[in-house]
Amino acid sequence: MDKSHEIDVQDQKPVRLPGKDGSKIPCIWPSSPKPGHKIEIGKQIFCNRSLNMKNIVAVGFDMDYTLAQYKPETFESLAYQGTIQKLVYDLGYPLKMDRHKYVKVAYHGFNVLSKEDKVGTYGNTLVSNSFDEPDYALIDTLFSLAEAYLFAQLVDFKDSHPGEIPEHVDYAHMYKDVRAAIDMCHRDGTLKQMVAKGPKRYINEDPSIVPILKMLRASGRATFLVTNSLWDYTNTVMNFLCGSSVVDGSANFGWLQYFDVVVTGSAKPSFFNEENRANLFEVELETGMLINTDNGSPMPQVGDISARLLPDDKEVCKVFQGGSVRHLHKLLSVASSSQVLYVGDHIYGDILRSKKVLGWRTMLVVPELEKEVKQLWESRNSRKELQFLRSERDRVEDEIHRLKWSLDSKNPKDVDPKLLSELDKLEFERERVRSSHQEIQRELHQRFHKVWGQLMKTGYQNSRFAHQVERFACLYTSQVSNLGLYSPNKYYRTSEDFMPHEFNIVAYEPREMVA
Ligand SMILES: Nc1nc2c(ncn2[C@@H]2O[C@H](COP(=O)(O)O)[C@@H](O)[C@H]2O)c(=O)[nH]1
Ligand SMILES: [Mg+2]
Repeated sequence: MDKSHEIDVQDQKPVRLPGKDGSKIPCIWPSSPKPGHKIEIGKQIFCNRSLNMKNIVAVGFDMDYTLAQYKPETFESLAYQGTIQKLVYDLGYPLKMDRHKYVKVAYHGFNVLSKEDKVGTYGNTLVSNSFDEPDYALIDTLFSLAEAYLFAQLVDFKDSHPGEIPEHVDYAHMYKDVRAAIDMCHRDGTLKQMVAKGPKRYINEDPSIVPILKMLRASGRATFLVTNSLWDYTNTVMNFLCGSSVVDGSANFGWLQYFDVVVTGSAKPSFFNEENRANLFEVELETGMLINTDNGSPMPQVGDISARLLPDDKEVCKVFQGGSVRHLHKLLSVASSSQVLYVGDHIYGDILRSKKVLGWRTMLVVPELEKEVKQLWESRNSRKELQFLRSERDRVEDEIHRLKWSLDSKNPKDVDPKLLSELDKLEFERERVRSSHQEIQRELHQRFHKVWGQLMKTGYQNSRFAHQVERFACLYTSQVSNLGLYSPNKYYRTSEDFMPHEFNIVAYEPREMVA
């Protein structure tokens, strides 16, 4: 890839900090910036809604698939294997199953649906269908990879082995079984115990997390963690990420120094509902025992209980379980929701609800984005060619309509044969343009992902996921560590909006240059 797609960032110059083991730590914003540094396109932070970091007083993080980037090839295969075990041994399945419902790309098992079947099943674009639960499953987190793949396999299996799955077990039934089995894998330790035994095998190490947390705190922001994982697992994962692993079998809580408040077992997205009256418990770190609190403040414990009453010490990060955003705002002394920036990976659970219901500022982590924008850059000529072909198609179609109109208004006897031959040529040209467009579009789609194409596009329109990202994520980027490439006081500004009448004038290069 050439360098011209990197952006000039006039006011920053990241430095490399030495890691504990002498290794280099990725770029982190320095205290004395020099101009001229360029941020690689795959690591940039993209802005849908302007956000001035100077107005942010607290920056919060989700843990799983945000701070902790799991390795899908090992972690999701653990979920896949665990789910098969449960389907086979607990539910008596002979083997292993998708249910995706894009109107433009649809599969039944591993077979692509014909256009007719697709319209028959999902309707055409004119038929309003919310494609929401419970009739559809939303595959919008990497945690769903295993279940989507298993469901596709089971659909294939049912179709190709009639009789081996009982009649009454239809596709919907199979999906419910897969969902239940995968849910159990997350709850009964199948996954978490394996991760705890060898986190390195399942989670990417990220030496920039600690410097980023330090940088945010040094810039005067409070930092917090809100995760649906429970304390024992959170402690294991955060120890691994912050490089302070367990010593002599005893837990190490050193990583807590980088946070002001930690909430585990938060039950997002309902955590974001201000009406939520869930109790907030303090977690005793050594035992994981839950202690009642009075809305986060220590409460005298009645009777002979072994839990230690933790002092109300503002200097020590406290760990809580449950509660709701009301508690969190109080603990962080946040006056207004718009002063909080929350970084998460789940468009619904982390981003949509916290933005829509609460008005938090949001940043979505989309790991696929790094490869996707690089691919986009490399495919820019194909994109321009497609734009050119679409405008050519319009031009030729207009010519055909003009000619047909003029032919229709004439007496057939008086028609000039040259006009008929011109019409033939134009129709031939339209077909040529149409098939070139289709071929380049297909090839472009497959360059991103053989089946699903570009994450943020369906054909040449934004995908449903992209639509949600645009509406609810103020910022989005490929990984949390990209925050370290920008000033903690950065003013993220959105790019200009374009209406269709402005595109050909200011958004794209003129047609003759594209061709
Ligand atoms: N019971 C289930 N738990 C699940 C499922 N998919 C993911 N998870 C767990 O949620 C948290 C996510 O934590 P966060 O830091 O992103 O808030 C993590 O512990 C996962 O194991 C599921 O299908 N069922
Ligand atoms: Mg998460």
